Amino acid sequence: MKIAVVGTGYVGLVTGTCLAETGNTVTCVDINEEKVKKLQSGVIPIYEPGLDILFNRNTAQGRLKFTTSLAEGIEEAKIIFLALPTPPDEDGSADLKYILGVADDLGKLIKNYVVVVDKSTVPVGTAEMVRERIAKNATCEFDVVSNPEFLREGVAVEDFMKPDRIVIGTSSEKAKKIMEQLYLPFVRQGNPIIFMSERSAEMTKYAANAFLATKITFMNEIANLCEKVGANVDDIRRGIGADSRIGKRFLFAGVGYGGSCFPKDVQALAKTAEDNQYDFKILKSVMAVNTSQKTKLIEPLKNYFSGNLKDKQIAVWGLAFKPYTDDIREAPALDNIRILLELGAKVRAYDPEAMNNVKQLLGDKIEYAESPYGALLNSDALLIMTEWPVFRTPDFEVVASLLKNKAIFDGRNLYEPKEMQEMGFYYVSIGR
Ligand SMILES: NC(=O)c1ccc[n+]([C@@H]2O[C@H](COP(=O)([O-])OP(=O)(O)OC[C@H]3O[C@@H](n4cnc5c(N)ncnc54)[C@H](O)[C@@H]3O)[C@@H](O)[C@H]2O)c1
Ligand SMILES: O=c1ccn([C@@H]2O[C@H](COP(=O)(O)OP(=O)(O)O[C@H]3O[C@H](CO)[C@@H](O)[C@H](O)[C@H]3O)[C@@H](O)[C@H]2O)c(=O)[nH]1
Repeated sequence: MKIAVVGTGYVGLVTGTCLAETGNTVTCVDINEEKVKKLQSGVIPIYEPGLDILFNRNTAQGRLKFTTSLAEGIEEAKIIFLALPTPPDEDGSADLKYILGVADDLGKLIKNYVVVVDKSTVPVGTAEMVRERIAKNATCEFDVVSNPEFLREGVAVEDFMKPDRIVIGTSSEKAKKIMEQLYLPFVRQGNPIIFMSERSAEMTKYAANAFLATKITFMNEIANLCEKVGANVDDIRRGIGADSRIGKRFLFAGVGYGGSCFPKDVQALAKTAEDNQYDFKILKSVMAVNTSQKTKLIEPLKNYFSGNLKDKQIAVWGLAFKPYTDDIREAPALDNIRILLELGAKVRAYDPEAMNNVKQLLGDKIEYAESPYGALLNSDALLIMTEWPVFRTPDFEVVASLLKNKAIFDGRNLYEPKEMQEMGFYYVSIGR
């Protein structure tokens, strides 16, 4: 099938590549000329494990192409995916200007029946708005379908190729058949398609992200209480995770959730509730708890240095919002670094993939090390923000010899408190 993907960011690139892998001919469109040039010359602009193999295979076989021209990209396409940004507007709602702008253009360009698919995370009612905007200019039939994406960065290829489920919102039988055919290779591997209305599909995406953000936040609150009552959140996680009704995943306490999705989507769902005169109390608490959780270790760090961090050098391990990505959007590390700098401290950081992105943002406001141990040189204490595997089993003798103080503030619970104590470290983690 001939497919167009408009927006070649994280989701567009993974969607386009994976759909080419299942035998479709895909053209990805992006207005960012530099990005398209890179992609055309075989350079993938994001770090995503495993994507390169599929990308190289499908570009070499001519099934995956890139262009800046919307008209060229959608030519003869049977399906047009919209994988465009939906960043928070000033009031927290999802900004639909990219999606609706492209919908206006599509109306003028489509010549034959086509299915337009919202892959972006969009508020309830967006499919109807997209339909109206296309219809204003269109001279042929078309359908608009909601097909939210559930992939996680770092395991995006696996999530796309082996999804827990594919959600398709449509009221059109014709579009339903086309989408079913597109996803047949996935269905044959046992991945279910769940059909529903456009509105329900849009809501499903927000409900999934808000639920997971709530699950994490609940564990962060349990962790905070554990600290007060002398319990260990790791034990609680194992204890409740063994109950299949609760499940083992997304129960890790830490320095809050970040990334390009949970923060903005929880906020957008709260705004939808507000716009519909519904007081969504849990979401408000989730946002408030997460904000304070992100910089929770600053207080104990300050206390360790008797309330004064001026001229102290803090080593920071991990800048990405989670491991296996170079994405720093809403990363807890950035909030902590901002406060440390405000308090007069110096920061020396290391991250396996995200340092270039941080350099673009912070420049020489902080120092960048070439290795985890390099970050410890002349540092007064270590702050851990991301659970990259390289941080999990360091040589603690080397750590102790490089740090000026044997003090570690661990936002990801990487080490055993008892062992750290036995080795003579001052060790603060979350909920233990
Ligand atoms: N990143 C994720 O893990 C993830 C997962 C599931 C869903 N989503 C949702 O998918 C959507 C896209 O997210 P993303 O992370 O891929 O965004 P992104 O910001 O990485 O990429 C968006 C791309 O769209 C391009 N673009 C902007 N306007 C354009 C236009 N008029 N024509 C063509 N291209 C245009 C940009 O240049 C950019 O390359 C969002 O709604 C997001 O919430 C993201
Ligand atoms: O037990 C956990 C699990 C995750 N996190 C944090 O939660 C955030 C989000 O993690 P994750 O969900 O793995 O990353 P994303 O790539 O942002 O993926 C989420 O957001 C995407 C965009 O909507 C969805 O498609 C995915 O299904 C959804 O998991 C990160 O800061 C993690 O550190 C925790 O603190 N504890």
